[in-house]
Amino acid sequence: MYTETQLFKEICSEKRRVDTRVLEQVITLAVEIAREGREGRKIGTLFVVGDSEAVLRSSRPMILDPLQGHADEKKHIEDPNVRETLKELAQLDGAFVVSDEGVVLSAARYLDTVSDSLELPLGLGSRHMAAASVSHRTGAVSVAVSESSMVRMFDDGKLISEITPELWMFDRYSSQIRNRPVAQTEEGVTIVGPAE
Ligand SMILES: Nc1ncnc2c1ncn2[C@@H]1O[C@H](COP(=O)(O)OP(=O)(O)OP(=O)(O)O)[C@@H](O)[C@H]1O
Repeated sequence: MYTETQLFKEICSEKRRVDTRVLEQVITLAVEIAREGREGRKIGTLFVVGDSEAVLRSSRPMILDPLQGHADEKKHIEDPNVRETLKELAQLDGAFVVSDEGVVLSAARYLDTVSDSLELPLGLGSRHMAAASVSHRTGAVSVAVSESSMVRMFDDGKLISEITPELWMFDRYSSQIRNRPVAQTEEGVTIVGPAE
């Protein structure tokens, strides 16, 4: 039987350019946001992890940044208060920028997007295009939560994993899930889905 940690290891089996522990924290938060939504409705959001100087250079604030002016030690992704705050701020348009040290530097960023060299599956919109583009132009990895609840990770301009949140959380909700999730890799994309 898989555990969340084993699933995560499968997703990150290839060496990514960002800190694995920070990435795990971000993916877990993304899955929680996808599952829980906010105030009774589904929400989508975007996390960009690592190479934060380059990411900040190639993005703009969409509103006055709610995270600005707070000390870095108060903005760590592992802090439960920060995670709760991010769930609230995820309702805003734009992306969160997370440093390789796990500090959430900025919220509601509009990412410069260049789509011409990207090869993405059809059906993904501008949030996913921005996620792929920033991972192509910088050393960051991005994690997008779709309003349709799917969580997708992009590295080097490519979709590298697709997670169904209900299945990721099976450890905590195992009594409600008949099919144990497995991670399978198809054409370079690791898909966390039900076992056949
Ligand atoms: N360049 C960008 N940088 C940051 N955020 C963006 C960018 N483009 C779009 N978004 C965010 O994505 C949101 C949804 O846009 P859109 O519906 O086109 O994307 P999508 O990929 O279809 O996402 P979803 O699957 O959640 O609908 C926007 O409201 C905005 O918050």
